[in-house]
Amino acid sequence: MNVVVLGEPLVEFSTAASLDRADLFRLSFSGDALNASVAAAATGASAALVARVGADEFGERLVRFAAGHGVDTRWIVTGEGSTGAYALSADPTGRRAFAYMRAGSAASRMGPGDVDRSPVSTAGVVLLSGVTAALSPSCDQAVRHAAATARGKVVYDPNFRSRLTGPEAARDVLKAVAPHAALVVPSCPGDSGPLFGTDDPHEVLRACLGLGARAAAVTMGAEGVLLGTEDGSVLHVPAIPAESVVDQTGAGDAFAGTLAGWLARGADLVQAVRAGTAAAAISLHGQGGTGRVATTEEIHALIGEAA
Ligand SMILES: O=C(O)C(=O)C[C@H](O)[C@H](O)CO
Repeated sequence: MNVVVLGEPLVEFSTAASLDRADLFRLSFSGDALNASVAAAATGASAALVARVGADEFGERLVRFAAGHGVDTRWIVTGEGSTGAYALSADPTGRRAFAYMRAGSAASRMGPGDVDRSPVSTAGVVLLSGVTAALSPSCDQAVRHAAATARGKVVYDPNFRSRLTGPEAARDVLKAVAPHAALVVPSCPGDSGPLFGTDDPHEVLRACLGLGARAAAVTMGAEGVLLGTEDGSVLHVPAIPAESVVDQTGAGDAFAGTLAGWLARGADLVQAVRAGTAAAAISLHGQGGTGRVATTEEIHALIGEAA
């Protein structure tokens, strides 16, 4: 029942004010891979993060933060380059702005060797993302290599970031990974326009399956998730309304990490997606990517199953 996530954990400086005016930031730790691995660990699955941090104070704190959330940090290597960081401005209206400080970071120097030194090939579920592939050519190779060598279920979150990559390169990674993927989790809108040229979730679903993914869960924010499998079945899973929204950052990662954890623990795809929607709703209550992590009890309570 184990999940392995590959990617860059980031130091996070967050504020509700605009980045060009804020002078007080909350320090925490985030990055799509860390957010997802924390969410996966919270499900009770064993969850490892394969990453690199720099030999600096923030790298050490970041590893302690991940371990404190139950993440297996044995494959977070301290290497050359700085620990990646970003500043985040987000408010309840959904407005978000990022400023990255990650070019040449320790994690951007990862490559296929990091995958070979990790438990990717034997993991029950391997969670990969387009953010990781977009960090550098060697990270792009690492993602493709991980998808090809994983013997468990590969879950791929395209997580398109125009500040890191372009549509063509992102599509290229998706095409390479999809044939190995048990599940692709594109957001619509978000990933859909740049990657598929449409914001119609049914078209996005068909496109993912057409690329060879065995299933796709198209996430549509408050509209829920459109889940389709290669056998032609399509199911709409409604979103769980959030009581209040502080910050949407990391909701998609909570969804992906939680569903990966549930899959690793033997849940079927529909149960795993339902659990993911609950975790995403709860994550909206916290500031930053890891400000609020759903417990399994909370997830069970929201999806109406006995804990
Ligand atoms: O955008 C990124 O690369 C990040 O990983 C920063 C945030 O934590 C992430 O976007 C949340 O999904």
